[in-house]
Amino acid sequence: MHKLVLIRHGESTWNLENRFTGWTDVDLTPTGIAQAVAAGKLLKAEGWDFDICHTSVLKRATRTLWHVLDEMDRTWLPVAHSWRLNERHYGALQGLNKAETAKKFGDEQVLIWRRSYDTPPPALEPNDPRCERGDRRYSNLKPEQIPLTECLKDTVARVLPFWNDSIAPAIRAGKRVLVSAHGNSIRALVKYLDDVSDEAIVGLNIPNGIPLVYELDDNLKPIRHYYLGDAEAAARAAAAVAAQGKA
Ligand SMILES: O=C(O)[C@@H](CO)OP(=O)(O)O
Repeated sequence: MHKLVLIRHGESTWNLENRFTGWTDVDLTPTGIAQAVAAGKLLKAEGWDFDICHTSVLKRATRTLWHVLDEMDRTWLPVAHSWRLNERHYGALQGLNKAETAKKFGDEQVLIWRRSYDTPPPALEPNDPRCERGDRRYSNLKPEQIPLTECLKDTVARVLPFWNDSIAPAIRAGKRVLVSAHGNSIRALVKYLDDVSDEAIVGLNIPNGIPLVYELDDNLKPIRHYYLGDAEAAARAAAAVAAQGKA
């Protein structure tokens, strides 16, 4: 049996301000740092160890990983960054307050933009100052690979090659893998791993800073998954994420 650990970054400044974030590169809040530190302590106390770590090119996930590794005395582990683990691109909603957007467009519309499988939020214009196409960290990509918006289906399509080319081969080779990523890039992985239906994925929310363990068989099919620590606290934190998009 293989074990894979996924962790969503700790609370970010825009989580605290309840703004749509996507590819905007905001940092952790003090609470977010404390969540990452607590996750590292928990992993260490429970005897977890890793051989390789994967994260996005965004600092909230990277810094979460650093705090976890620091607590585990594993800052020397190899860390690979990929844009494919970035948060789902939130298009023209990036920067807007979620509750105010729900007041303006209704809870139902915001739920569709936040959680539907195949309806993307309105797209950014390529000349919008928020567009990431001029950002040096993406200079190895073709401009059209840098999204102007994404629905979860689009995110699954760009996360899966990374799963197939990097994460799955490492797990098959017996490596213990830790992935520090984002609410919707983790939802994309969970949708694929657990074969969650397009309808059921709408109800799935990932809490900040709580390690999510996947036990996988030899074919990398999930046997079971669970949050480390207090399961009820994890469920409450997931419900709080769901409520962020309400007026
Ligand atoms: O704003 C975002 O990028 C994500 C994660 O913080 O939010 P949501 O939970 O609304 O998809």
